[in-house]
Amino acid sequence: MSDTTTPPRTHPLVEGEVAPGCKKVDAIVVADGVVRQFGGLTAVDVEHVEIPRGMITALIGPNGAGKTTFFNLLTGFDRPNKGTWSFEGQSLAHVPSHKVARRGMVRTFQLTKSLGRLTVLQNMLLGARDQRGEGMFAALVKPLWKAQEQANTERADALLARFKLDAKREDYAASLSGGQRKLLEMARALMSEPTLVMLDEPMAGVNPALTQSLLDHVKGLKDDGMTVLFVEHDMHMVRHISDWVIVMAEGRVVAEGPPETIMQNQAVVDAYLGAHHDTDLGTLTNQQVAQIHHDADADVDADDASAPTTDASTASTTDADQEEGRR
Ligand SMILES: Nc1ncnc2c1ncn2[C@@H]1O[C@H](COP(=O)(O)OP(=O)(O)OP(=O)(O)O)[C@@H](O)[C@H]1O
Repeated sequence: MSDTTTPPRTHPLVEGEVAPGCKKVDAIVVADGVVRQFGGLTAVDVEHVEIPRGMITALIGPNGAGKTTFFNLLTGFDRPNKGTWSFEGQSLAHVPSHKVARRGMVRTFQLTKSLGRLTVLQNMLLGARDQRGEGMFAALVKPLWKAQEQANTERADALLARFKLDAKREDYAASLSGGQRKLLEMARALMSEPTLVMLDEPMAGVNPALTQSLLDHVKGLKDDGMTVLFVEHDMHMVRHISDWVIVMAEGRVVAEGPPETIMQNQAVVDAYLGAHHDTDLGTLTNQQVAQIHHDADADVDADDASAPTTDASTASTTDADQEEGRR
């Protein structure tokens, strides 16, 4: 039986055939055999994955698929049971998070309570790298850290202007709306002049009125030559700004490809979206995505793939965001 919906098997970003774990023409991150277990649970079991340089890659999958854990491992915030990975051709296994950031790989963090008690500018300065005043000797030599403090403040101010947060410079970060917090997280990550920016759910808690501006800022990172890897449940964002999509389920990479192909993949469409094409990706259960893997292996007829029922899951917006949307 001929299948007219079969996606192309090649892609300019890929060497050879497009398939889970495929080799990229120019990879900035390469991970091999990365396993992380919590007790009896295997949260991450990535055999091989490569992130294309200079592109925007979305890492998607149902709740509990292992996306955040994989982020934590790559950036040195967690240790795997086994596995190796490299960034710009250099191994990053066993490298602590602050050194990972110095090498140019940064990730955003949700604005925690304690960071909320700092001003927007103070948050930005925390993101600067190689702060000379932190060394014991340098701390005693005022001109050394004074010049750097000034350079960092100038960089922070330029970034705050770019992200339209300059008017909030002296405000407590806790007073920002959900959307502004996301912008601050992104701006803070840029303080260390990274090559690869990893965004953890950049759309979570953001008022729909602000999503376009956020998308534009993420695209701006790519325009400036950075590579972006983001975890996201928001289908709109995945569809509209990513060059490449990697699908995880039960800790493994089960599919990857350009967004248009991933969205057309009948098994993925059935499993993720069912009849409701605007359904949040996070509503898929692990079993349903595991089915994608199984179906792809078995090459079953698309008719056999049954559309799943979905759990209700709605993104929340903060009070500040509602307020901002009204302004
Ligand atoms: N510190 C931990 N201790 C025990 N189990 C953990 C820990 N961190 C994560 N897990 C488990 O590992 C699995 C993967 O979790 P993870 O948060 O990485 O998934 P995710 O894909 O990011 O999910 P979500 O989309 O909901 O954020 C889950 O079953 C989770 O409960």
